[in-house]
Amino acid sequence: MNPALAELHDKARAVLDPVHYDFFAGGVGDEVVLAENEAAFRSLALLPRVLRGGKIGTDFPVLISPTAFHKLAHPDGELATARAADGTVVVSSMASTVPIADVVAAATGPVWFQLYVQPDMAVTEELVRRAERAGCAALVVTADSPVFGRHRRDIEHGFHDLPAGLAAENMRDLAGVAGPRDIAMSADVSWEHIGRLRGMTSLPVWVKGVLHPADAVLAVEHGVAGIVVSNHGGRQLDLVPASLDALPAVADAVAGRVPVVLDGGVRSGGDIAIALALGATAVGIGRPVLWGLAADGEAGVRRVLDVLRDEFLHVLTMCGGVLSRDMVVHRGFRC
Ligand SMILES: Cc1cc2nc3c(=O)[nH]c(=O)nc-3n(C[C@H](O)[C@H](O)[C@H](O)COP(=O)(O)O)c2cc1C
Ligand SMILES: CCCCC(=O)C(=O)O
Repeated sequence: MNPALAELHDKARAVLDPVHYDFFAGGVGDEVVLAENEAAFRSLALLPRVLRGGKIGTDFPVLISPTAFHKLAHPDGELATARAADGTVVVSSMASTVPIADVVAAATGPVWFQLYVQPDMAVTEELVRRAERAGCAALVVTADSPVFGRHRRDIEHGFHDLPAGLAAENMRDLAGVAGPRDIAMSADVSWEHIGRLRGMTSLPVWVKGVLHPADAVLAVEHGVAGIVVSNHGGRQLDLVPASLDALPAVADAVAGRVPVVLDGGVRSGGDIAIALALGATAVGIGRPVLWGLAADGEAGVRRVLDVLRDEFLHVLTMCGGVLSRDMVVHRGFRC
């Protein structure tokens, strides 16, 4: 992990209520996948190309992945995250503790709305309209959650409700129900719903939580604007591969037809470079943003992005400005 990010993590752990820290840090089951997401990057090495000359790009291929309940991390919550993004795409969780319209108003760059399709399609449609009215630039449908993951640490702490005064603000006053309603996860959600969403809105529709290449093909066939290869940061099923390990097959199946974002375990500029070399168009950052937010609010999130940007561009320059799959090898590999 980048040392500045490690420092923010340590500070976050020191200031957060331990129950909330565990909600952010934890994963499902034995947390095998949680650990593997980071370990997968460390098992790989880069073979740089040298003496290529020419100009190195300055694009920063990073999005802020959607994470719930930012006010548990800092009183400014999602507003601080949105301000800090400074042009980086913010994928705002449907379970945000600030309404989506306020998140968009605080951001200077694009905000995308993460959606759990609600089994009551009237509720889903109202959420889509809220995202549209707020000025969101895309919808990101999370597909890996037919049920909530069983997060061991939350179960041990008995943590299932937000403290008084905090709520999932996007869920307030929907389809005739006053006050916030619970977010439902449903195994009934199918590819057909992607079609219905596309019929409902002109916003681009992404799908997040794809691991199987056949699902990536289905996603393209259903007209998605992009795919997020993700195992939800090791929070849904503790039997899946590290998201990085699932990336190459998905990238091959998609074959450049839509962008492919990878999230899970990205903790340094070098990790971003490895993901890009293995076929990602960009990466999403989950927990490091929460650590920055908890440690130092807006400034902490800015620091996370600045550190990753600086380190990524440094690594990219070291690699001759190009990243391709032939440049990634397993550690211990002999030329
Ligand atoms: C505390 C927490 C809350 C999350 N909430 C959501 C959410 O509301 N919607 C969603 O699609 N993904 C959610 N995720 C998953 C993230 O979008 C992302 O896939 C994951 O955090 C990436 O892994 P990383 O934390 O290792 O960077 C959450 C993750 C964490 C850690
Ligand atoms: C309804 C909240 C969903 C949060 C989430 O997705 C997670 O904790 O991983």
